[in-house]
Amino acid sequence: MTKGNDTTITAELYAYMLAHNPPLDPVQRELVDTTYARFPDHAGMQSAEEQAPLLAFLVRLVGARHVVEVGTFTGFSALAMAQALPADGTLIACDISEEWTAYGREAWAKAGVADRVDLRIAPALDTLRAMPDEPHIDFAYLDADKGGYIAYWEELVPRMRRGGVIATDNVLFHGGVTDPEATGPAAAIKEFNDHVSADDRMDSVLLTVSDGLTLSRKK
Ligand SMILES: C[S@@+](CC[C@H](N)C(=O)[O-])C[C@H]1O[C@@H](n2cnc3c(N)ncnc32)[C@H](O)[C@@H]1O
Repeated sequence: MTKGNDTTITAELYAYMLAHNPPLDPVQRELVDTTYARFPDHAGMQSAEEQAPLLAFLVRLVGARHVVEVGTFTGFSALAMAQALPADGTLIACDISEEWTAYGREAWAKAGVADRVDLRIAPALDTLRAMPDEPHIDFAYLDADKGGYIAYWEELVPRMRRGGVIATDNVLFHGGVTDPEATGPAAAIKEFNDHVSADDRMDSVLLTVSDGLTLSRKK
């Protein structure tokens, strides 16, 4: 028998968890609200509220100065990470949408961190491949098209410095990863999870945070 976690995350428990985490600041809250108002059909792509303080915590924990984000949308996760960086830190944010990331640009400016965010509008694979080859990235957040995850991982891992951390979002894909018949993004995530588990360049743990978050540390 496998000993597991028998805590069901009810709405009440979720609210309790949020109440015991650092609250979103006014710029973060406004960005979440604006995203849901402007893009109701896509707002579910935004990282969950508890991921903002978690990403900030991780950026500080690894003492990151060089951060890369793959998948920026309206800039919520980038905002949280940029705010956690030291003043001379940089976050390279990869996305293909000028329309969505424009909201990020506005929020980063409002929060006074626009000078830390280097937004690259291009397929993320091109942006990653153009980065210096040597290990220099302290922290990376992977949250873009699921079919690209393995290719992004393969560009990121050699560029991570020892002790650097990659956080990968949606690794449970709404439960789709346990479906033996999974197709599309769920199948891509299953393949990615197997790829990560077998990669001995990194120590990885898969956590049931939000839609599943894997933390991987470069050996
Ligand atoms: C899940 S959303 C990112 C959410 C964001 N991290 C947040 O917390 O708000 C995924 C993003 O990946 C972007 N994307 C999809 N394919 C891409 C590609 N080939 N290169 C770069 N970005 C891509 C989409 O435009 C979208 O904004």
